[in-house]
This record gives sequence, C-alpha cells and structure tokens, in this order.
Amino acid sequence: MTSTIDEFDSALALGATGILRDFNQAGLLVAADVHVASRLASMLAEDDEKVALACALVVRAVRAGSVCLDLATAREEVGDDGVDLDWPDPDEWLAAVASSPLLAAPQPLRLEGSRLYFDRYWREEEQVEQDLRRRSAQAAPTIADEDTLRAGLDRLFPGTSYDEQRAAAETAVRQWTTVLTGGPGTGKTTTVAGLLAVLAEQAELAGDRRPRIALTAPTGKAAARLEEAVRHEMSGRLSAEDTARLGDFHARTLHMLLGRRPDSSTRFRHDRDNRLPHDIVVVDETSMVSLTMMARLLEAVRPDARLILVGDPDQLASIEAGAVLADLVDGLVAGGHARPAELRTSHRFGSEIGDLALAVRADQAEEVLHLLRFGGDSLSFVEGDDPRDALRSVLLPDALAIRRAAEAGDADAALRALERHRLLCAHRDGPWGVTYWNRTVERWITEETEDPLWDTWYVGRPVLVTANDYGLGVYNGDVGVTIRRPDGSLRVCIDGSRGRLDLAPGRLGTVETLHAMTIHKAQGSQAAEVTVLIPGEESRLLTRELFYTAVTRAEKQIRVVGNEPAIRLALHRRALRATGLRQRLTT
Ligand SMILES: Nc1ncnc2c1ncn2[C@@H]1O[C@H](COP(=O)(O)OP(=O)(O)OP(=O)(O)O)[C@@H](O)[C@H]1O
Repeated sequence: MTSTIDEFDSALALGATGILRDFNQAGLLVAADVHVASRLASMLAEDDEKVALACALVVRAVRAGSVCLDLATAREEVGDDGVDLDWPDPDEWLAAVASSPLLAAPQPLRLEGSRLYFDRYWREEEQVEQDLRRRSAQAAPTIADEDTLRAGLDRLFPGTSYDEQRAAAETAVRQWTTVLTGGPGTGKTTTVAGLLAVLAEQAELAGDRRPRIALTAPTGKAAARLEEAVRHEMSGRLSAEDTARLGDFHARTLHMLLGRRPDSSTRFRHDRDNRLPHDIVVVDETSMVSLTMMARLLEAVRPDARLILVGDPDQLASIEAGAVLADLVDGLVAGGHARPAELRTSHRFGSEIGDLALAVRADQAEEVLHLLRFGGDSLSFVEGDDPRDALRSVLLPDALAIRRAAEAGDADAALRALERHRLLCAHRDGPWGVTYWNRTVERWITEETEDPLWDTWYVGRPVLVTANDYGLGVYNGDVGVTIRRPDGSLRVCIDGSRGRLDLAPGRLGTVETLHAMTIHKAQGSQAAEVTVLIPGEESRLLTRELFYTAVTRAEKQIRVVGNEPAIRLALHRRALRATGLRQRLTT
C-alpha cells in the first residue's frame, strides 16, 4: 500500500502509525481526523488504537454533517473504497470504547447505545430532546371557543381545496410544537397566515393581548421571502378584521431574533434565562437549521409559546451538523409528542416542476427521465458530455444584460436581470464547479465585449454575500450587482433582506461572484429559471436530496444538465446523516 503514497499529499498524517495510518492512507481519514484523535488519545492516556480510530471516524462524520458515529454500522456507512482494511469487530470495538478514559471526566466523547458523539453534540441533542419533551408534556393549549375556532378555520380555509391546510392549521392550534411540512407550492405560507389569524382571534376571545409573533428563517433571504409571502397572503386573502388582529411584523434571521452577542458566535442574548417575549414563533426553511441552532432556539422560546417549524424534509439538511427537521418529523410523531401537519398537494401554476419534484422525491427514475425529456415547456434536459455550447446561449445573454444595465447605472434592471436565472452546481471546485463556471462566463463576456475583466470588481459583476455583516446590514445569501455611477466610480447594489443597499466594493468583506452558485448556498432562495449541473457518477455529493433541492429552487423553468446514469444514481443515493435525535424522541 505504501508504495503508491504521495508524501506531499496534505491529507496524509505522516506521523500516524498502525490502524490510523492505514485508514489515512486509504483515504478514509484526512490528516485532521487523525491528529484530533491522536491528540485526545495521548492526552487521556488511551493507548488502544481501536478507540483512537473510533474517535477519528467521529471527527470524519461531523465533517460530513453527521452528529455522531454508529459503531455498529460504521463499516457499512463509511465503506472501504475497495481497500482491505482491518476493521475492528463491532462488539469488541464497542466494549473498548465503553471502557475508554475518553468517556470519563472531562468526557470529550459520549456513548449512547452504539452511537459515539463528541460531548458538544451529545449535550445539544439531549437538550433538544428534553426541551421538546417538556413542551409536549404540558397540558394542550386552551381553546377560547370551539365554535369560533371551527368558524375561523372554515373562513380562512374555505372549501375542499383547503382541506389539507385546514386540517394542518387545526392540528397546530391544538399543540405547542408543530412541524408543518410540504414540498414547493403546497401552501405552507398560506397555512401559516391563516393559522396566525385563527390564533389571534382566539387570543382576542380569551381577552388576551394581541399575540406577539416572531417570523424567522435561517438566512436573510429566506426571512425576507417569508415576510413577503405572509404579507401577500394577508393582503390577498385575509379580511381587514383578521389583518388588524395580527398587527405589523417583520421577519428576521434566527441569529437576529435570538440576539447575537459580540463575545460568542454560538450563544445568544435570548436563552433559558432570558426567553423570547413572543407568543408564536414561526421558523421557515427549518431543513437549513443545524442541531446547534435548534438547541439555542428551543432554550429561548417560552414553554407556553407556540412553535411552528415549517419546512421540506426532503431538501438537503443544514450546512452544519444535524438533520433536525427530518429527525423531528419522524421522532415527534412516532414518540407521540406531536401530531403531523403535512401538506401534499401542490397549488402552484405550472405544476410540471412540482411533478418533477415529486418524482425525484419518490425515486421514480423512469418518470423523472420522461418528464425531463417530454414533460413540457417548463422542463428541459441537456444531455451529453460537454454542455458548454448549450450553456453559453443561456448564460451569456443574461450576463450581458446585467452588464448593460450596470454600465447604464440602472440598478433595478441589473438586479432584475440577475434574478431571472441561476446556474446551480453541486461542487465549488473541479471541472463542473462554481469557480470554473464563473471564470467561463467571464471569459465569454471578454470575448463579446473585448474587456479583459482584469479587476476583481468589474461593471456587471454579480455577487453573493457569504457572511453576515451586521454593521453594513448585509446578510449571508443577499445578492447584488456592481454598477457604474455617472461619475465613473463603482458601487455594489445589494438587494438586501432589509431593502436596497448601495456600497463601495471595498467595504464588502466576504462575497463570491454569482454567475454560478452551489446548490447548498441556493437553499432558501428561488429564481424564475434554474439550470442545474448534475455532476458525474464519481461525485460523492450526488444524492437525491441534492437533486431535489436544486429542482425546487425553480419557479417557472428548470433545465437539468447531465447524463442519465448520473441522474439514476442521484435518485437512489440518499444524503443520510448519522444523528440520534429521532431515536431519542421515539424511545
Ligand atoms: N388551497 C389552495 N387552493 C388554491 N391555491 C392555493 C391554495 N393554497 C395556496 N394556494 C396558492 O398556491 C401558491 C403557493 O402557496 P404558498 O406560497 O402558500 O406555498 P408554499 O408551500 O409556502 O410555497 P414555497 O414553495 O414557496 O415554500 C400561492 O400562490 C397560493 O396563493
């Protein structure tokens, strides 16, 4: 094995020995996994290399978004990439870990059944479980008047087309914690708006003050969309009386709602000792919420406040560790802690995209391929090994339209052109990654305009903000365009979650060029037209959740670029994360 080792490979831990070295050289562990495990083992005088291996594999699991490693199934989960490795016998392995000093005070590792955790995630999972159990153990919320409730539900969700939403709203009225799930266009926002009106009416009947409502989402973009959608529903469907009962509100990111603290990025102003004042907390895009954020939210929400977690559990999970929404959907219901509130029927016009999303979700490969090839004008499939020509005719006109508007200083037109279309990639780097496509589009612009685009900031450069800057008021997920002012200077117009901002390029810290973006970063946002590049079969990111998330970013048109075998593989392969929350809530 050692003869093919590249000693300059930064993933190699050169000091590693024994079983850790074998796993590292086989590519199953990177250097950081080995170093963390070796250091912990030496600090706590653990000399059993099986335990160090388990620890390194937990580091690896957390890197990939899992919360823990199940020792009983680790071998199947991790796979061996065809290399013959000396995997410990599961029973012996578990026994060695269970008696390890790594599990004694100060307990860097925790064992729960056969699941091995770092202490932090174990405690967060335990806290989420306990807080949810406490919420569900309370007496159900009181209904001020059953007849008015029935009349309110019928008024806000009239007729058979609202049956599903009426039932979901009624379920939510009768419990403290609700997970409201549904795919794109299934009426989640409509349900939330109606539910809030029903709850406000009940509060009025009970003689309570108007309920304080928090609307929140993990990103600024998703929060802005939620606010816009709820306002739209209120102005379109709710009576003046219902709207007046709700009062005014603004959606905020979870970080803003909980109140960031200058001294900590994981602790907030609102916590168990300083609860949020709200009576109703609605969280949209809950699939993007990590275990850590869910722990912080649950400790901050008052036990007698309603918590409505809205999302689509078939989407990719949070970038950070955990798969909280999927765990809650199963765990809360199976454990008898909450009744399900699921919406299944899509109400959006142009249901071709909805049909495709359903077929992707159900792993119906023939249907997916049929829809992509013959499904109608909103769907298209670009097959073949080299999509550059096909994509040039899609991407370049938009890039040039953005540039023309930006040259003319017309920020509105430039931002409109930017919102029309998104190119989504699975990977950041590599042949079909974001970096490649950003450069390719820039090269095409140069070919058309003869402008070499040497500067980082050029007229018409579209950007994606990738970190919150509270001072500037720009948030992760905000997008903008570089505009030329009449005096020749460049400004970046950001379509921020809190309105339009006009900033000097140098003031913006972490931004990326946005001719293309990753599917992960596109979560929580949509565009009229979406082109998604499905990576080759060798890509480890290729999963059903990735494909589904990409498809559901499109409002009117989706173009899938890839080949049939990769699509079939994507449909079969799940982005499974090891977590224990579902089991904890169930048992
Ligand atoms: N029962 C219904 N009958 C007819 N139209 C409906 C119904 N419910 C919702 N709609 C309409 O369907 C569209 C999608 O609804 P809504 O925005 O509530 O869905 P959503 O699940 O929140 O969507 P998203 O995918 O954006 O999260 C809206 O135009 C809404 O007005």
